[in-house]
Amino acid sequence: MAAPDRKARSAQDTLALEAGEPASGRARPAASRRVPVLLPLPLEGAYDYRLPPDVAAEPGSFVEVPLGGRTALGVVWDPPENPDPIAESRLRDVLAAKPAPPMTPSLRRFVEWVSAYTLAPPGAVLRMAMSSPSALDEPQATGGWRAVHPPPEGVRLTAERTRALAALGEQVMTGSDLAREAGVLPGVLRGMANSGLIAPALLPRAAAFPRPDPEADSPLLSEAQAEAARFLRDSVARRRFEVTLLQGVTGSGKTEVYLDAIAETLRAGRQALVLLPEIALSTQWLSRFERRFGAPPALWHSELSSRTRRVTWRAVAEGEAPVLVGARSALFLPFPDLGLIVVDEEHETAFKQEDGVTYHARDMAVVRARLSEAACVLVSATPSLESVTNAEAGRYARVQLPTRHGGAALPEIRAVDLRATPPERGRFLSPPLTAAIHETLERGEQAMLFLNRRGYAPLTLCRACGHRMQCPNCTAWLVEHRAQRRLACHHCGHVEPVRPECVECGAEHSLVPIGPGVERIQEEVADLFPEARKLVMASDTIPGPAAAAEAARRIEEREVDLIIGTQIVAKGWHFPHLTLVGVVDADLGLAGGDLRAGERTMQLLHQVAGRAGRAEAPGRVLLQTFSPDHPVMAALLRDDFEGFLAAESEQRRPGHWPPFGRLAALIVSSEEARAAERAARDLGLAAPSGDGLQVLGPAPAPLSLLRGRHRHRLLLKAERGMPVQAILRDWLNKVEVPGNVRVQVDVDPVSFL
Ligand SMILES: Nc1ncnc2c1ncn2[C@@H]1O[C@H](COP(=O)(O)OP(=O)(O)OP(=O)(O)O)[C@@H](O)[C@H]1O
Ligand SMILES: [Zn+2]
Repeated sequence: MAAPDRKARSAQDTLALEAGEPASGRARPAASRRVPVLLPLPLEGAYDYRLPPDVAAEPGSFVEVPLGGRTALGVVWDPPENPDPIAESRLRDVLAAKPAPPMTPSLRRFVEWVSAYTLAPPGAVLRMAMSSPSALDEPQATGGWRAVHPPPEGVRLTAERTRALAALGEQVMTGSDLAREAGVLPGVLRGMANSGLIAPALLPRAAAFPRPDPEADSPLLSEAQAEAARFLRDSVARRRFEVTLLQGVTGSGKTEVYLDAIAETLRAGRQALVLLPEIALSTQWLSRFERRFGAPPALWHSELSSRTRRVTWRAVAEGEAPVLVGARSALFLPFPDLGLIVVDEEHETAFKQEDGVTYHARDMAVVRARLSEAACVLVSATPSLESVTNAEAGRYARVQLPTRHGGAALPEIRAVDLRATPPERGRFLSPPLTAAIHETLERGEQAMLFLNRRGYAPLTLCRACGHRMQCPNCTAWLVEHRAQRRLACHHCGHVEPVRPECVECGAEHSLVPIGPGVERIQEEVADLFPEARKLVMASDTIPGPAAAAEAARRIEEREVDLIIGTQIVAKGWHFPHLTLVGVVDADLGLAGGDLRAGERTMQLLHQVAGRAGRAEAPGRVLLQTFSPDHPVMAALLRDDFEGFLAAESEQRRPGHWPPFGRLAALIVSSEEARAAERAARDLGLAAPSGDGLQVLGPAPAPLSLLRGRHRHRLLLKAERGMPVQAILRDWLNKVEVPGNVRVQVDVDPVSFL
C-alpha cells in the first residue's frame, strides 16, 4: 500500500501485551494462506492473519478477526509489494467472512489515496468506509402474519377477527400494521394465532429504493441549458474520468442541467452520487428531484437512523440505490459502479471536514471519480479560485450558463454607504434600506435581511468595568441568545444564564449588548414593520429537514413577508416572490483577513444576492457597508465575479499562495499550555527548509484556547509540485511529541483559526 509502513506487525505483536495473551499460534494445515487485513482503527497499516481453507475470502472481503481479546471487523487488503512477514507461527486465524459484497478495488485505492494525502492512518479512513457495520450481515427478513387456508374448522369468527382476515387478504403483514389497519388490539391477533387462523410468515424484502425513471418528467431545457446538458451527457457516456466545471449565474437552472446528466447515468445503468453542502436544508432540491424522476433519491448524512444507514449502505453496495444524495461522508459509500459524481455549490467551505480525518470533499470527489472511471461535475455560480484555475489550465472542462432561466434578470446591486446614511443610534438598518423594505412590502413582495450572525448580540460588555463576557473554554466571546435568556459559546457549546450583574465587578444592570445578531435585527424590524409577518432562519431556528421544509412552504405560499437569516438563507433557495435582499453588514466576513476572506465574502454575498428576483418581478440588493470601494464590494456592484477572481489570482500567484502553491497546517494542542507550547517550539526547530519551502510559525492560534485545549499553529508553504506529504512525514518523524499533546495535520487548510 501507498502510505503506511508495514513492518513485521501482527495483531498479536501489538495487542498480545495489552490482552495478556501468549504470543503463539495454533498449528494449522499448510493449505492456509497469509492475508493482510486492514482494520478500521488508527493503526499504521494492515495486520497479517492466516486464512483457513474453510473461510472464503479475497481482497476486499469483510472479515472477522481476533484482535487482542476481542473480535474485530476488517477488510482483506491487497498483498503488499515488499512483504516483511512476521513468523508464520504467530499468525492468528481469520474467523469468518461476512456475507456482504467485497469492497471494490477502486474504493480500496480511494482509502489508500485519502490516507496518503491527508496523512491520516489508513484504518481511520477505512472507518469512514465502514460506517454501518451491521450492513455487513445478511439483511434479516421481517416476520409477519399470513392467513391460513382453509381456516381451521370450529373456530369462532368474531367481527374483529373477520376484519383482520379481510385486511390481511393474501398478503403478509407485520402484526403492528395488521392491528392498525384492521383496527383491532394485538391481543386479538394473538388469539387468532393460537387458534390457527393466522400463521407466522416472512415479509418479502421490499426494494428499499425505487428506481428513478430517467424519462419521468424532463423539462424543456432552454437552448443554453440544452447545450450544457449535452456536454455533460456526452461526458457521462464516455465512461471515463473527466471533470467539468458547470458555472452559471444564480437562477440559471444549473440543477436541471446536471439532473439531465444523472438521467444519462441511469440510462447507462450506473450509479450517481450528488454531494450537497447542507443536505438537511435541501428540501426544495429533493422535491425537484422527485418531480423529475418520479422517485426520491437515497439519502446519506449524519442524522440518519442506524436502521436507515444499514439499509442504505447495503443498497448502495448491492447497486440497488441508483442515485444517492449526501453530505461529504457519502464519498466513502461502497458504490460498485459509479458513473457520475456531482458536487453542487462546489465553492462551499462546508465540504471541508475539520475533525478526525481532515479532507476536502470536493477534492476527494475528483479523486474518487478518477479511481472509478467516472465523470465529475463541479457546480457553482461562484466557483472557487481552485476550480477556475484548473479549468483555465485545461485540467477541467468548463460549461457556462450566462443568463437566468425563463427571462428573469439578475438583480440590481447597490451599496448603502453607512458613513453617509448611518442608521439611527442603537439601530442597524439604514434609512435607504428601511425605505426599500417599506416599498417592497407595500407591493406585496417579500424581503430578506441577511446577517451572518446567530443570536442577539455577539458581545456583552460591562459598562462599569469594561469586562467582556468570555467563554471559559475558548478564546471567544459569549453570544447572547435573548429568546433563551442565555449566553452561548458558538465553538464549544458552553452556555450560561444571562445574569443581572457583572461577573467581574458585580455592578448591577451594567451589561450591554454590543453589535447585532439576527435576533436583534428581528427586534428592530418588529418595531419598524409591526404588521409584517417575519421568519428567522438560522441553524438554531431551523434545526432540521422538517423545519426547513416548513419554512420553505410558508415562504412559497406567501405566509411570510420578511425573512431574517444567517448564511443558511444563501443556499440554493428559490423563492419566486422575494424581490429585495438587504445585507445588514457586508463588511463582516472581511475582518480577520485570512487567505480567502475576500473570496469567501464575495461568494457568500453573491449567493445571497442571487436569491432576489428569480421569477417575473425584478430583484434588487442593498449592501450596507463602510467601505463601498473595497475590491469585494466594487466587484459585487459591477457584477464582475470573473474580474474579482482574476485580481485575486494576481495577488496570490507571486507568493505561491493556493492554488498556485500548497499549504499544510500543523495544529498543536494540549490541555496543558506549556506542553503545547513546547511541542510547537520543537516542531518549529525541526522545520524543513529548502528552495520553494517556507514554514510560518509556530504561533499561538487565533483561537488559542478551544474546548479547553491550548493551541499553536505552524504553516508549511510549498511551491506547486513539491512533495508536501513526504516533507510533512519526515518533519513529524523528527519530533517526539508527548502523549498529552495532539498534532493535527491539515493539508490544504481552509480555516486558519
Ligand atoms: N428548463 C427549465 N424548465 C422549467 N423550469 C426551469 C428550467 N430550468 C430551470 N427552471 C427553474 O428555474 C429556477 C432556477 O433554477 P435552479 O434553481 O436550477 O438555478 P441554479 O442555477 O441552480 O440557481 P442557484 O445557483 O441560484 O441555486 C428553478 O425554479 C427551476 O425549477
Ligand atoms: Zn467555548
